[in-house]
Amino acid sequence: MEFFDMDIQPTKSNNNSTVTNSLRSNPILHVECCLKTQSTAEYEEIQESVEKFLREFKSSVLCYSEITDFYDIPLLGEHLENMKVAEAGGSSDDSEAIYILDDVNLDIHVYQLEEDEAVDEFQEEENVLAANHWELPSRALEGLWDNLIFDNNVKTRLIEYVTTTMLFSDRDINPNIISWNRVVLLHGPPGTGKTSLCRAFAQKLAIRLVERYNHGGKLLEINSHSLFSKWFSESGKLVQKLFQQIHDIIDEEDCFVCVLIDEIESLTASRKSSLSGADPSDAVRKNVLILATSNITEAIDVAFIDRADIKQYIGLPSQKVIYTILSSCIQELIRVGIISTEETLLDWRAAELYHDATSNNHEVIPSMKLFEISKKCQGMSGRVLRKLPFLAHAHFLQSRKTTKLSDFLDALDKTATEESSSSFRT
Ligand SMILES: Nc1ncnc2c1ncn2[C@@H]1O[C@H](COP(=O)(O)OP(=O)(O)OP(=O)(O)O)[C@@H](O)[C@H]1O
Repeated sequence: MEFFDMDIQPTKSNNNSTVTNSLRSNPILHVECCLKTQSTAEYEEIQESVEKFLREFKSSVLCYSEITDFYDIPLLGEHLENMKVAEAGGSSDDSEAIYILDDVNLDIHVYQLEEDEAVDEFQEEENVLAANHWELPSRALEGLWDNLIFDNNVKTRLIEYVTTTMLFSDRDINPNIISWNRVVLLHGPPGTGKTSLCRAFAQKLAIRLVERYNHGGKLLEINSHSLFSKWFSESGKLVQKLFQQIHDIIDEEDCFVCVLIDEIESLTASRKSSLSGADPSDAVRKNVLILATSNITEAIDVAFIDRADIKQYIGLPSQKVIYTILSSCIQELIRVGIISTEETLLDWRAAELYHDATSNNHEVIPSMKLFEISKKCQGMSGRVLRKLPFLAHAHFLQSRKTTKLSDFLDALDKTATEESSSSFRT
């Protein structure tokens, strides 16, 4: 078997980022290794073998890339489902960096996915779906983190937040001197990926914290909309019961728990009338992180906003993000054979450089066509963008099982024009 230093497949979010990489070095590089479901291998044994493999056969790796040439190593080939290079600790934007392995410390995270879907938690008497609950890391959430694309370093910032939280807890910092609440609030327009980011973050943490918590991780997703709809906002009892359940889960096991409260505004607005003594942040213990989302920050209880350590605005995607999201959708259609093409799309940075350096022939080059479409899509949310390729096919290409890239881009362009003139687009 031959090993190539740079034989790495970019993951979905960074498909074409090979030309414009910069060389950097960094102290800690995270590598995530997913064990096959049936594997009973010891995590430490796999960690050692992965480290040995990387150090022996590679001199450098690309951040956010998948390593695929480990299958011939007996232990790894038998037990590993995949191996990914994730971000480097302490780096603010490393999406296209190459790391020299001699210059980094490797932090190898071995994990196994839970196959079960989310379990619904009903409030019996009222028969309302009050929460659902995932065992982490979950198969259903695999890949979500990589497919969420943001302009600023939101994802890195979240990871750094938890790293600091862990360090401060480990060092037993006196909370009366320095305080932090383990509460994160993501707010912004609908459909911009807030809920998905919370779920993906919980999954990420479960992978990273595998060695700290014997019973793994859980994500408890509270359906505040159904709980606090007009009718239920009368019922403080229901809320009390739900938070009692959260306390029970947190108390009973040595596990890491993320509590996701979507649309926190409905909760905090009714807090005064119905929640006496059952503030969600009461649930905050050492092993708990509260992740809250909101579409309208103004309506949120000021006391809650004050408690959030991170208040992160998630806005509508920029042209760069739009281009990257649409490009990832096109890659997926190429993967399944609906688009047939020999051409490759440039990554954003290369597309932007090309666009600025040339002034004609833009329409015939796929990346330039996509560049123009992404300009047209400004103002649309990530949710709308991820639907556009489907609508393009349904409206303009429905009879075709396979289509040329240029035809697909024409259809996408028409769909973008239609959507951008529609008033119902979030
Ligand atoms: N920045 C993004 N990158 C990739 N996909 C995105 C992005 N933003 C939204 N999406 C996609 O849009 C869909 C909706 O996202 P999500 O429900 O997380 O948004 P939200 O902000 O929580 O919306 P709401 O406030 O309406 O609940 C998801 O399938 C997600 O994959």
